[in-house]
Amino acid sequence: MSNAVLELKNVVRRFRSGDETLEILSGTDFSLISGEIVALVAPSGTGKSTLLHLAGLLETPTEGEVVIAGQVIGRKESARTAMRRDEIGFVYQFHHLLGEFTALENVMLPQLVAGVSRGDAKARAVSLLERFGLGHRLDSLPGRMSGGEQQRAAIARALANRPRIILADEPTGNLDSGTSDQVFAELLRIVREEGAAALIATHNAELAARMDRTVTLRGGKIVPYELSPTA
Ligand SMILES: Nc1ncnc2c1ncn2[C@@H]1O[C@H](COP(=O)(O)OP(=O)(O)OP(=O)(O)O)[C@@H](O)[C@H]1O
Repeated sequence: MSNAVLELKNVVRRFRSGDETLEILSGTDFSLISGEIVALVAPSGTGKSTLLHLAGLLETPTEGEVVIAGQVIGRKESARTAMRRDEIGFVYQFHHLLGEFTALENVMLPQLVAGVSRGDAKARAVSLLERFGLGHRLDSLPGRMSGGEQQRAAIARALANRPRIILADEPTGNLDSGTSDQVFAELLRIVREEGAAALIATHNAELAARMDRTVTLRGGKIVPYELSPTA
């Protein structure tokens, strides 16, 4: 039996652009195994965000299947939303926090929506925010926080429901390198502690080297990343 938490099977994604059709993913396969952390390193424009959006059920493939925790994901929006809420934590390049809620509330909200009690949601949110160095920011609105603080709160929010799968699109791309290193180390520690799996797009080769394996996109397919002498 496979212990893959996320599988892409022969996934194709095309976009129409004027009269042209762009094929960004060309029948690719991929498996993310429970407990592993995979870096996705590929040049700009090759389809990293497209891939993460498909894996995160934010978009549907043109052809092929996305399988999460052994379940083939169809097109029904209610099922997709429930799966996204319960199993997936998505960290965007830009944070998307809700501006009218405090950092604490932003991290509590997904838990409340999933039916967690207020007390438990608060305890988890405080603990996550503290781990990301935001213990003094619990009651701050995102607009009063620095870009780095907002991004750290967004990472805490993505982890709030103990998702089995973390998908991150350049999660520390807009942080300075010292902060990025720390935040990244904490993110990896939590993912490992909770036995989750993660697929993390990054341009940073040093960060990628800390993960279990690295893949890239070539010709619309996910392939192992190998340093080539001509690269
Ligand atoms: N909704 C869309 N409609 C048309 N084309 C799109 C759409 N989304 C993405 N594309 C195209 O697909 C290609 C891949 O885009 P994508 O954002 O997945 O790349 P990326 O590898 O994440 O790039 P970057 O590292 O710069 O974020 C680009 O050429 C982009 O223009």
